[in-house]
Amino acid sequence: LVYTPLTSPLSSLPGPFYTKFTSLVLKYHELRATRTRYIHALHLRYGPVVRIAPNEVSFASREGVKEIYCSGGSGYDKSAWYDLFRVYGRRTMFTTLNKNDHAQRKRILADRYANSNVIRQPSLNGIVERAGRVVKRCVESLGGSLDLYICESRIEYYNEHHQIHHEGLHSYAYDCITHHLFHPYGADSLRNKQDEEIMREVTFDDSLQNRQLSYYSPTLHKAISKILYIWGVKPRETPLADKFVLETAAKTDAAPFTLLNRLQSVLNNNSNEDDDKDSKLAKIDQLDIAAEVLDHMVAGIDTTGDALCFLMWELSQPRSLQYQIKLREELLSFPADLSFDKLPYLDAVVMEGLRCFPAIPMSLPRIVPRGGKTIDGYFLPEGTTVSCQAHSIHRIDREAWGPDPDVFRPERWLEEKADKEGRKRLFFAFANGGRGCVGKHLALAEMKILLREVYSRFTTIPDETMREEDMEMADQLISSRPAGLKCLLKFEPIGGQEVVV
Ligand code: HEM
Repeated sequence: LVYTPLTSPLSSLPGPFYTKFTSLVLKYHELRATRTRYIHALHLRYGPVVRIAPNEVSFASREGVKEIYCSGGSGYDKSAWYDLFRVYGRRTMFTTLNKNDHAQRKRILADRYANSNVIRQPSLNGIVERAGRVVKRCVESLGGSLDLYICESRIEYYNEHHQIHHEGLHSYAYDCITHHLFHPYGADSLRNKQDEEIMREVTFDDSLQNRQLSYYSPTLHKAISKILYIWGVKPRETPLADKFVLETAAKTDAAPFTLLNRLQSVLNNNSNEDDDKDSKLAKIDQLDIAAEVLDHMVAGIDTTGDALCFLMWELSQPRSLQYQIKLREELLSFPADLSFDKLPYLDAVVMEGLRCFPAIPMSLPRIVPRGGKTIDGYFLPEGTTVSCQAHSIHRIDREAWGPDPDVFRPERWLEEKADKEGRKRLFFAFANGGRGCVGKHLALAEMKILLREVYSRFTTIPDETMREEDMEMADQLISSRPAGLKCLLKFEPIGGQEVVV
């Protein structure tokens, strides 16, 4: 935790004085779930390159993103921090540190997430059906409020004036991702209590401090783990989800568009894809399949669920009513059967939502390779931890984002082509390069279809009991969630009409 500053080639980098000696301040913010905001404050003060710990540097520039995440295709290797996410003791695509091993795994499964596969009818119909179930939940909540986030306990509470119904978005994301992974064995947590239990188990994670400690000090963690448990600082346990995934991953007859179908054919070496050398060479077993699909299942719930939750919250604010109206006008002016990805204002709303509230706003750490590298004008020795965080990449560069980077304004994605292109190049919600989000097209389809189904039927406004602080960003291990662990909205049918589901 304490370092000698004299020998470090990083001493000339901008940053607070204490970062030359210690990483304690950074770790304090990690444990308090405020790392992302702390680093952003340092960028605002010191500029796009800032030293955040003796051996760690954060970049908030296009040059930083290009070099760290895109050089040579997929950028630098991941840091050992990703070991925290290993599943069943196996390395998945996400937790593979080395880029060559990663590329091999990615080649065998990326096609299941290609846009062409996502927008095929059997895959897309599943999303549309599930969005219809969320609309039903909205209808059921009329006269009361709907909590779009998940509560620790889902016991519904009522008073005589007000009913609070629970949830739609994380269940929606869970049902959609399991459809894409396992159909016909996907979950139906929007209607089925047992499935909903599993969804909540994997979504509601309070193991941040426990996992940070186990990473930074395994010995101390081991020594005090029993005391920590009594204080409620617990490891993550997901027995229901494990059972579901281990059983489902063994099915050999999942639909052709699913990831499970692809992995099973690789396991049995009977892939039909032409010239499929990678799958013939790949050595995976049944536990690798279970680990990979569990990873994708978890990656697809909080991300899409939280991104939608923050975006719908913002759209519901009086300051954003104008955007809600424009969105509705667009949705109602196009034929209902027009593809969800042909609607420019909907696209702008989603892009702006992901810019302002990226579900993974925090640093994605990578390691400077052998021989060291010069990034954004600074030489960094091999082994230095470097990263960018979407929260800052989406705000610091005022030339790209304009004078109002903190303001939600979908129009910025419809401005002059050159500006829009520049912004798209900086957009980092799904990261960038060969290790960027493989589920991006699926996530965008889920978000756009849900927003289309909801905002062509309802106006949304915040419940009076909600406070701004409830929706402040609170870091988790990799994603962020609303600090108040709730997001209560009211749904009002457009023009007071009866809602057709
Ligand atoms: C709005 C929704 C989503 C956002 C904002 C998002 C964001 C990201 C980001 C930033 C990364 C890079 C992480 C890193 O480098 O540490 C990532 C990776 C990944 N995402 Fe997503 N994601 C979303 C939805 C999904 C969905 C629906 C899936 C479904 C499978 C998914 C699966 C993955 C996987 C497997 C990786 C690892 C990719 C690799 O290492 O090659 N994500 N995502």
